[in-house]
Amino acid sequence: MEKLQNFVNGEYINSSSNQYIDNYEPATGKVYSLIPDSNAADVEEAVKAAEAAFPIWSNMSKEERGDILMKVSTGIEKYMDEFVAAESKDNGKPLKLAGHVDIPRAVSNFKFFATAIQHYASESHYMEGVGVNYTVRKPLGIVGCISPWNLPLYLFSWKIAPALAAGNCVIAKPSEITPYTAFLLGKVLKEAGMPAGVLNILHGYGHTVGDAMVRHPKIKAISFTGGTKTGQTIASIAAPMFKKLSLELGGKNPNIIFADCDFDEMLSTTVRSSFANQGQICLCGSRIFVERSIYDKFKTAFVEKVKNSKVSNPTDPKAHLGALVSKPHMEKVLSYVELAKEEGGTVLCGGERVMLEGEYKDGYYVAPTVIEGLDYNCRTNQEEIFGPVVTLTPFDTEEEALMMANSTQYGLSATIWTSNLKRAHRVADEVQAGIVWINAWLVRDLRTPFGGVKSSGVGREGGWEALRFFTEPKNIFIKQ
Ligand SMILES: NC(=O)C1=CN([C@@H]2O[C@H](COP(=O)(O)OP(=O)(O)OC[C@H]3O[C@@H](n4cnc5c(N)ncnc54)[C@H](O)[C@@H]3O)[C@@H](O)[C@H]2O)C=CC1
Ligand SMILES: O=C(O)/C=C/C=C(\O)C(=O)O
Repeated sequence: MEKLQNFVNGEYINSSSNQYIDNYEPATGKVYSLIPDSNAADVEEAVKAAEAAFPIWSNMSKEERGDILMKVSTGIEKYMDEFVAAESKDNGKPLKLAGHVDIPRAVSNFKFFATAIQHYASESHYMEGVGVNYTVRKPLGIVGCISPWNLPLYLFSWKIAPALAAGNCVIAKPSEITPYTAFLLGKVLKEAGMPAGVLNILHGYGHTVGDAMVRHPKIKAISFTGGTKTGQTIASIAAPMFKKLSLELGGKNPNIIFADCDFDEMLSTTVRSSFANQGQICLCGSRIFVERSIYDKFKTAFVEKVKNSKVSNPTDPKAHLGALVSKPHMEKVLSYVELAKEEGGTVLCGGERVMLEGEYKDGYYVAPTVIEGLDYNCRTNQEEIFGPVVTLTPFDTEEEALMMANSTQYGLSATIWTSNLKRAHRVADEVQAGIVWINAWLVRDLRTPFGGVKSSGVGREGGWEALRFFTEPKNIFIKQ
């Protein structure tokens, strides 16, 4: 069976532990490769490599760094088919989705930050008759990037690209559940001429190698995307060490639908915002609030469309939904359907595991599930499920919709459907979220601040925000 390796100091190497973790293919439920079970000694080795590389990388001009990042971007494009197939196999997502969304976005992430850094200027503040302050921004040194399993290379590169563009050396850990495309990235880095030690990729569990990264005193910042509980653990270790922290955590996003919206556009986008990537995107709108006058019309049309969504093996070009990422995750999602029933909900469609045939019979497939009749305040409507499960709740007034939308501990994103411009602005202003889409969902501009409020995180990624995070400002005053 194939054994994956870490990528340290410009070379593929084994973990010093010589232990491996099974890597499952969600579509079949079978182990298909082995991942290094890395540990603190591997982090130490990666830190040494990064320390040696830092003076070289940080002293390169931003044009030189940008050129190498651009080559990483085109390198991923060169191996597009291999990356797409690997992402789909590792994660269970439809091949089509990996090919249209995941890998192209990883290409864009490197391209975007390769060029963004060329335009990144620091501020100056002139004090009339007194002097001038100018602010320089230096890379932090060695930084840690820890990413999740839902959008593996997409989110891995979303962190690494700005960190590298800003002149840092990076120790990066993909999720142990979806390590494969991060593993493949090593060969692209070599071909792009990335100096050894600049980007080091370690595989393994969060509580071992991830924890060792967070605790390492020479890793100056941690950029993390994943569950809110993990974010809390990381913050509790890193904050007393005064590390910079960027935490992009869970969501329980409201999708607020007013009667005056463009119904057809809203309907097709709402199917996508509910079930794209099997509902495993932190931005999915899992709580759908519908103005009462169109509630029944919406319910009928939505459930019909959802029932027509095809759950199939990821290589099926007609698949709308593939497999969930792991057996424990599938069990967690299904347990929430049971909870919803106990809490008085009615399952309008889905609600069960889908059993495919042949080689896919043990895969982790769940039917897209729509539930109604729940209190906005119950656990099903308050806790992150992170799967293909949405709830429908009617509302009578804008105030009621906002009260329910804002009732969770989360505040990542929100979607509002209305043709009333004043209301759109008003609701967008009042809804507690870091990202709001009006009459749209997941339209992304990589320049915009990305992140959440409340328990959805700390800090922002994207554009200048990411470059600010990965640099330390120093203000210098010079007397006139
Ligand atoms: N982007 C998001 O909002 C995501 C949210 N989740 C939510 O979190 C729940 C749990 O999923 P998990 O796979 O367990 O996510 P997780 O938060 O445990 O994993 C994310 C990353 O953090 C690492 N990690 C875990 N514990 C760590 C620690 N103590 N120190 C350093 N790194 C650590 C993992 O190895 C992985 O690379 C999901 O059911 C979902 O609700 C999960 C993935 C992404
Ligand atoms: O940057 C994006 O476009 C999407 C990011 C999504 C996540 O962070 C997530 O699902 O965890």
